[in-house]
Amino acid sequence: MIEKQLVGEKAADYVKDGMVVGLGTGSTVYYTLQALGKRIQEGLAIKGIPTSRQTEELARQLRIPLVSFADISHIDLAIDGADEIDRNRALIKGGGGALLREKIIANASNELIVIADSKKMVHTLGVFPLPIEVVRFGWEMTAKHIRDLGCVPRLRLKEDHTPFITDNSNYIIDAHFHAIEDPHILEQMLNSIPGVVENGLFVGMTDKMITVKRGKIQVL
Ligand SMILES: O=C[C@H](O)[C@H](O)[C@H](O)COP(=O)(O)O
Repeated sequence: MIEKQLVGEKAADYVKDGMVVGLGTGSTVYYTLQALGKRIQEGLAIKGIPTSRQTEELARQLRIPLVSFADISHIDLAIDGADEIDRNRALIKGGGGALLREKIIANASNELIVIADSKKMVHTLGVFPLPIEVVRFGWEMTAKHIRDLGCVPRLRLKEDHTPFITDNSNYIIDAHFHAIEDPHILEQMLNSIPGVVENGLFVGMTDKMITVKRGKIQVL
């Protein structure tokens, strides 16, 4: 079994009857959703709140009942992937462009379980370019302010070379910092730039991490 499947399926074990569950985005959470879909067919009663249109679509296919924020008072548990995880469990997220909804849902959840294969574990964040969601208006100026923080910013493009548009109708700038020594400070600095909607640094949010070490599942 591939590592993503191992950790994705393991995370589904933490979902209990009656929970409102934040459903993350990406190829690792894909396996969590498959496992949840199966358990729901067997009688598990949960409600899911998706972090992206892609996850919403998959959850519907798997007959996972969905709710919106208007219908709930809290989220019990969110399960999501990551692009990089450092030694303090700070994360870079947003490789799939879903970081804004992911952060809103992680922040609203009583618990966040992060699932990741062993390749995502790093000492210092930053080899993976940091995704930053920005409004389209004046994005060139916003990118200049981001560059002033010491990175090379690139507008994310699709295969057809047109800009990638998020579920919230914004652009993504991928910022190559190479080494992010203080993710907390950088998160704050980026979010204080007018035009930045949110960035993919998730600091102090991880409650549980499920990964693989030497072929074995590790729950940290
Ligand atoms: O926007 C995407 C999300 O932050 C994903 O959780 C992250 O990119 C990890 O995705 P994957 O599990 O496909 O590596």
